[in-house]
Amino acid sequence: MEEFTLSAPLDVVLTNTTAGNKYEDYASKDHNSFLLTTPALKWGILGTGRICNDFTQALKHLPTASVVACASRNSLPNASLFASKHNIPRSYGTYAELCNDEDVEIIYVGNVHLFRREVGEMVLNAGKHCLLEKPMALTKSDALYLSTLATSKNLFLSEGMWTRYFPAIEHVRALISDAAIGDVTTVSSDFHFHTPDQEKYPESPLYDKKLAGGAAMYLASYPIAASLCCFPSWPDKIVCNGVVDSATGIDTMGSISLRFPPLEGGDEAKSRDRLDNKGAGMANLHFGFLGESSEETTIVGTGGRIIIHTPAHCPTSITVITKQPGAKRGEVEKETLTFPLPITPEDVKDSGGYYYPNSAGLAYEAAAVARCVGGGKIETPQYTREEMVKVMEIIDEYKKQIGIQEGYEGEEEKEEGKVEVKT
Ligand SMILES: NC(=O)C1=CN([C@@H]2O[C@H](COP(=O)(O)OP(=O)(O)OC[C@H]3O[C@@H](n4cnc5c(N)ncnc54)[C@H](OP(=O)(O)O)[C@@H]3O)[C@@H](O)[C@H]2O)C=CC1
Ligand SMILES: O=C1OC[C@@H](O)[C@H](O)[C@H]1O
Repeated sequence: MEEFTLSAPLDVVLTNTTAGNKYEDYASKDHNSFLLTTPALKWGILGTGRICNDFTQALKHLPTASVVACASRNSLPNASLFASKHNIPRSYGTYAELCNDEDVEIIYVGNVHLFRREVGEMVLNAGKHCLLEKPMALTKSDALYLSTLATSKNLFLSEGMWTRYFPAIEHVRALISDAAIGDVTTVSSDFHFHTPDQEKYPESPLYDKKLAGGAAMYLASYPIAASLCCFPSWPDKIVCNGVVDSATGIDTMGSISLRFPPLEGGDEAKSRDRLDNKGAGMANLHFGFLGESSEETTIVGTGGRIIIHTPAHCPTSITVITKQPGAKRGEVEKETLTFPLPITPEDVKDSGGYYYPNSAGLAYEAAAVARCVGGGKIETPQYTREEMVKVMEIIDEYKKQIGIQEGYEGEEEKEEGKVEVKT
């Protein structure tokens, strides 16, 4: 198996191509070396749970990142404990105090889903850049609202779709855009794991409908996002199925089938003697809390396929299978590439390591965010605002089709994307 480190983060490539560099200029660089040269950024951590632990640990891979404060929603002792574990100078017993800390430049939000809009609004209105854990909102309407608010204030806002920043995924996207597997035709992606082994039923927020729990809210954005970046257009048809737990009202598993239309003008351009539907495609995506699935993504094209190996939401290896035009069925070449995670620093080990698999990879996301904020950008090219809003739109449609579309407790009707800017 070849160890592969020959791609660069998309935001770096784009920024430097305009300065005259080419993609190939990065070909000899170890992707992990980009972690060492990110612009300095001062982080605040909102929440003291497991992903906040992992994100804070991952920041220790970036020599120029500092966490200057953290907060718990209502417990100063919890925040102080988190701070002393990670050597963070200040801790607060409310989120508002963190937002008002003058030293903080960007806030990482890692609390339960229900409060995304409220917390996102608080962070942005305090003039801070913001990285919201997935899902970035409960609905498309909330996602648009937060995105519009951030834009109106010229602040960075993104959803923590960390998958997009893994070197393996950056490389897959470069392969797709180079047509290494021809035109993409289908994507399949799954993410199921037996959650009761880790999350006590029914107490955990994962099963709490009022806190916006459920399989789609926790897991669906990964397979959806995995498919969206493979096609040149947005899907024009969405067909969903799901299973709902009668005791809690949350969905325990679901499937989403997306159809992507042929490129505009594709029909006119289509020749009578050739079978092609350029741009047209399908994605079959599923996710759930019950089974132990392979958690793989397979991208199929007219000239081969790419398998993103498990765990596909934070991958370190891929297999590229290519077929020469005109070659016989099954006559293919196969290559497996690995993209090793950065080496865990001693201080991460000393403070208890990571909770979730491959969390060191959160450093790739943090580095891309720091580069984009440092470069005055309000989003990353790896995962645009438009795309994250589209993901929410698809999850909205899924909830509608399986009959769990009703709002969450305390939620009022909101007008799509409308922002009242507070100064
Ligand atoms: N990127 C990734 O790979 C992963 C992302 N996630 C996402 O991260 C988020 C948090 O997940 P995780 O860290 O596993 O969850 P945890 O339960 O470990 O932590 C969640 C935090 O939310 C707050 N919280 C918990 N229960 C409640 C409640 N009943 N009411 C109000 N607030 C509550 C607490 O904040 P406080 O400390 O302030 O009290 C708690 O620390 C979710 O959005 C999840 O989807 C989760 C796992 C992996
Ligand atoms: O975002 C996630 O990715 C990893 C899972 O283990 C976790 O439950 C989920 O929320």
